[in-house]
Amino acid sequence: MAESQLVVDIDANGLSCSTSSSSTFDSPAGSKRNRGLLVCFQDVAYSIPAKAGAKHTIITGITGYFEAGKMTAVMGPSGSGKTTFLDVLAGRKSSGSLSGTIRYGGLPPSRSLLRRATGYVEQFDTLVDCLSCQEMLLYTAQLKRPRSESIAAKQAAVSQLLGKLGLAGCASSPIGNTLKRGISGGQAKRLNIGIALITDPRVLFLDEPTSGLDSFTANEVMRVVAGLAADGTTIATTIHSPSSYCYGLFDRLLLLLGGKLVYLGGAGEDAIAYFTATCSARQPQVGDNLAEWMLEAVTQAGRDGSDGSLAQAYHKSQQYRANLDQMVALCEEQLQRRARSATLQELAALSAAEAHAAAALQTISSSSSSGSGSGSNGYRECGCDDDDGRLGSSSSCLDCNTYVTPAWWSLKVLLQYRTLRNYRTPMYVLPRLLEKLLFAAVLLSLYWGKGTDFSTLNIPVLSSLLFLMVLAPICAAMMYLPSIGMERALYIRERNDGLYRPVTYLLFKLLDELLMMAPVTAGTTAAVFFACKLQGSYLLFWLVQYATLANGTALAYFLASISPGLMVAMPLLSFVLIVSLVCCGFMIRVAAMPAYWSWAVKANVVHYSWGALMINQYEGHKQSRLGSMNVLSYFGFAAGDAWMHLAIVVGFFFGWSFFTWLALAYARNYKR
Ligand SMILES: Nc1ncnc2c1ncn2[C@@H]1O[C@H](COP(=O)(O)OP(=O)(O)OP(=O)(O)O)[C@@H](O)[C@H]1O
Repeated sequence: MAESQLVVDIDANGLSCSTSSSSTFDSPAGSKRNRGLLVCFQDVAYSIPAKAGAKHTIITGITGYFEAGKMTAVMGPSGSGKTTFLDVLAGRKSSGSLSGTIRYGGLPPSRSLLRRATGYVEQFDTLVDCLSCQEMLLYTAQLKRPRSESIAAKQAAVSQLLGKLGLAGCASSPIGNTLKRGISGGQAKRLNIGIALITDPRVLFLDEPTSGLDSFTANEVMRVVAGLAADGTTIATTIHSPSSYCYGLFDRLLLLLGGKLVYLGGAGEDAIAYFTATCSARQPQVGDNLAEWMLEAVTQAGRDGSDGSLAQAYHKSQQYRANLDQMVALCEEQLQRRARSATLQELAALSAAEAHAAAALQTISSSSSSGSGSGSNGYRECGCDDDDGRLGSSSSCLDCNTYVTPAWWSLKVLLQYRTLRNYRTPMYVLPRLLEKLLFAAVLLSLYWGKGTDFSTLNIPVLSSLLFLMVLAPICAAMMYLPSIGMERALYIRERNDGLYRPVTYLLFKLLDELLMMAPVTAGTTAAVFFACKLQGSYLLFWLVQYATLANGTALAYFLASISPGLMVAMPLLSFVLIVSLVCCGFMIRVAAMPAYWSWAVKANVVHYSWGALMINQYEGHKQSRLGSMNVLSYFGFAAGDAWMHLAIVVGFFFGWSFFTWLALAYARNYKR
């Protein structure tokens, strides 16, 4: 961006406005610009609905702060609420109820600020296994950094990040998966951190960044994280059983027990002094791992049921009062700096933002209930859709230094990086291609030249051929089912990162399958149509098969998205397919079915697909009869309706796609 514009920013000094002639992203990851944000939280509580309208409280009454440039370990026994706490602070909870106050740089955060200014490294790796490390970061950069930034600048930022994470040596190595070995676990973990760092975040949350790693690799990963804190980033990380070396990298410790805060303060001597005094813990011995020593003390207290008294002891302690004083001092310092640096115009804008902030605070403290979309759980929306992440003239929000990815751009990047890569991957292409080719070969060997025989004896032969032409594409749905199910964690993470919207992801998934299938089905249906000497329009014949395949894909995606897992989706899909095939009118003709099954004919895409092909074949051949009836009348179809049948099939596809979108956007499976 060459133009000089007003850039509004929240940084460690509070809210500031400046005139800039460069993009918000001009400085590469890790440069001096990377100043952390103070994160304050007061009386934060989170609960989920339990049986009989009750609530299950997971965390409660957590007050404290994460300081810029400091590394805080969030520790506690398993199930104490560490991940939930990070999710709440990072605005990643899309279900349940939360209350309390959360401030970033002194202001309640908007969802867009959280997406832009924070990075979140999830406990489990969520990577696109067919990409290389470099491609994975570039793909994320294309989706998360501004469109106006050149690809060369993004590549430079990615190269710098790869160097910083010690991944330069495996930049071109494929990520791989459990079946196809790629990078190591430690490299995958660092790559995950890289994804969170691609937008140069001010605050970095990490959930168990060392889980599953040997101690050497774990230390290596945590050294990288410590380097980020040294650059000024605010770091909060949950961690289980760190090595002594790793624990020594932390500045501060936040300890949770049973969802309550039992200590926040220095990670070293302060913590030892506090726990020996409060928990009657034994003095640590030479060679003791401090983290294990502390966890042992509080876990035992938790088992004895004294987690409440530990939390109470902390709230009455000198340490707690010191933390509150420090938090207030840091916030006041920010406010003073902000007031000193603001111009009159900025102050006017600032008061508008603070009014907005006050409203958001009210929302957050009134314990809002869930919803996955905008404005839920008390995080305000800044309403900025300025493509360059600058303060738009229509926006009164001061924290909208947020890049909002346009949907078409996200779709283009998804197709460019993932679909094109899939199309170059034999494991993706060959099964799909071979299935279609082999099926066409089987049909040719069975039905060669039979399409011109309109005798009564040949009617079952031709009807079965046309039935198979719709059976195969609808049953291919089984093949697509795992794709959306196995990608669920990746989709949830990328959606939470704000990389794309549910509709963009759905379009990408459908195009990913259907783009390649257009020429493939055009070829295989042409072979069957012409070699079997079928009658009517080839175009209709192909379009019906293609639209049926699209229906199978959309149906599979719908069932995968509403099911908790493949174990449920598989039997559900096979049941829907069996009912569709049995009730399409081929196996039992419609007139012979009990009336109470009529719905299964009307709501059955296979009925319309097969009907379209039957009409296409027989409408010009009225001499073809079964008993006293014309073949079309026998099966309940009318000549001339073939294109209308095709239109209905296309309508079904849009219907399934719409329901899939609803599930991807709102279903519980996609909430945290
Ligand atoms: N959406 C949810 N639905 C039901 N239970 C939940 C939900 N989220 C969290 N919990 C429960 O809340 C408790 C805390 O979970 P959380 O994952 O935050 O703990 P943790 O300290 O990170 O555990 P670990 O160290 O084992 O990862 C657990 O008992 C968990 O089962």
